[in-house]
Amino acid sequence: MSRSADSLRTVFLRHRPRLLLAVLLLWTTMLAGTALLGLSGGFLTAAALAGAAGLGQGFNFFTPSAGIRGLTMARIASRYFEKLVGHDATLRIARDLRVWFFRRALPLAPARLGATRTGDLLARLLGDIGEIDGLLVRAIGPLLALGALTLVGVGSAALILPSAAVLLAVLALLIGIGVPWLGVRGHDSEEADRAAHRAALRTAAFEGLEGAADLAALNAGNAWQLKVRVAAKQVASRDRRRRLRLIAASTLHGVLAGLGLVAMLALALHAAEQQRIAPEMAAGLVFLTVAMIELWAGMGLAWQSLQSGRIAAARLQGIVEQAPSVQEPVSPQPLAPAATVHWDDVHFQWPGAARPVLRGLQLTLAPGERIAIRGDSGSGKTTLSSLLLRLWDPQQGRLTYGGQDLRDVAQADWHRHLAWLPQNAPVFAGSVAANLRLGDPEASDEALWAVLQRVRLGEWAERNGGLQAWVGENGATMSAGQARRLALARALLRNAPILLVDEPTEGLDVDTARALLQDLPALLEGRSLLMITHDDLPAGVVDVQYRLVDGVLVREPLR
Ligand SMILES: Nc1ncnc2c1ncn2[C@@H]1O[C@H](COP(=O)(O)OP(=O)(O)OP(=O)(O)O)[C@@H](O)[C@H]1O
Repeated sequence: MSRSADSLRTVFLRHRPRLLLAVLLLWTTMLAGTALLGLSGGFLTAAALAGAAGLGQGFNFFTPSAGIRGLTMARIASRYFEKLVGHDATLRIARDLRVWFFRRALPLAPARLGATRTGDLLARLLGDIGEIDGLLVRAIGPLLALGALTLVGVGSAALILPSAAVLLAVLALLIGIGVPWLGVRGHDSEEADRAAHRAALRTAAFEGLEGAADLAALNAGNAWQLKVRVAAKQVASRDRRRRLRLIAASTLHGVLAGLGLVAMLALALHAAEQQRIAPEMAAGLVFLTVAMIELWAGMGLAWQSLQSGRIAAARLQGIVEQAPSVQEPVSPQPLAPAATVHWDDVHFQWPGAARPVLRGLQLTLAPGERIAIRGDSGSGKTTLSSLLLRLWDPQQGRLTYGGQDLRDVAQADWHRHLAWLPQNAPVFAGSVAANLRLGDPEASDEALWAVLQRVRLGEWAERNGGLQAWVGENGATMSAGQARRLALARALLRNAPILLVDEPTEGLDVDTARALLQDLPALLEGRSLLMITHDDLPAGVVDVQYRLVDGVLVREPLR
């Protein structure tokens, strides 16, 4: 799908019929309410006048009261359906917005999304999407319905008394547009600042909870709480400023509304006095003005919601509109099932870095071959694996698979050839089976048991409730070695010809690490292995070992 065809706007446009219906129903509800007030006012005035003049007998009581009953029923029905349709549309938009965000953001992970803090991403996903998904009921619906209703109101007033229509139009401009506009004008940067502080609060809270154990160990919990409190205060002060703006706008609205109503009263009474309009029509005009003023009171909030929605949309676009770190080829080439990977004179420099990490690196990984890459911290081992995962392309040189440049291959196709056990591979809160099926969603229970036996977790799983055994957050109910084995089992289930493992023994004790490394060759079953490690490897784990020094690989003797 092209980017323009998948913009935020299209998420709303996809629900156009429902949106229009919701606006129409809202408009009907407002119209019925306004007409009800105008008709009741006119009717009561006419009844009072007829009574005073002793004309009660001939007074037409039934037509207006039938109209009032009809309008009341119409208002109840349209309000019911307006809520039904409006909330239905809102929930559909809320769903589609999240899907839209994930669909656009996930291809940017991890290369681009990695640059944004998780808490900030979470804030955008929750706070910003929340600002946008309610736009229909909070802003778009009321603004459109009020705009249309104002036209009808002014048109109706024109039929009764043209000068009253002019006054109503002026009030609409002043109260309906001018006052709410004053409330939001020039406050875009304040709104953006408010959104940024809300994100900062979520980020601080999220990161503190994530690192709660470390904070407790370092006795830094109080400092973190202070940071969260400061962030919360900053959000509160911005929320207060926003409320104050709304209150100021409401006050101005009230003053102008009072003046406008007095002006309309004077105008209508004067016209009735001069017998240019009937007295009940004069009352109708005044009540119409009351109803319109009351409805315009919602404009301030609607404008503010529209403004925060716009800013939230820009924040979401800021994430999803980042250029992907690699380009998909226009006509992707097919890949051989198992072939040799070749890093051919690869140069790579991270964006913004002063110096290149890889400088003319050469490496060949043949089918079934096992290679270890060692090197000092920061020498570029993970960078080398990022290029194999094609999260980035080299600025010079190329990576090939069976002679095919990886730039000419669809990324998804290439990823099917890779199984990856990243550094500190996560174990997700859930069952053993759910964790394993991330590797192969179609895997049968038998296949899961087989892979558990192969990584020596079979007994542990049997003792702990089988495939449905619950593993806590980050594998909290498992030892570090078991968690790593579970992640390895997940990678093996992918059944890809190349297994890339990054520091598989990081954080494990010496015996556990050695046992895992010694088990690895047998688990490969013919796959190629590229292992990034700091360890001195036991004999027989790999065929070749290199050290990454100054951006190139130097072969090292095996033990
Ligand atoms: N996403 C990134 N953006 C910018 N620079 C990066 C990024 N990732 C790594 N680098 C830089 O590239 C260099 C190599 O980092 P890399 O992670 O590849 O080293 P490493 O050998 O895997 O280190 P370690 O053994 O500590 O994991 C470092 O100087 C690092 O700061």
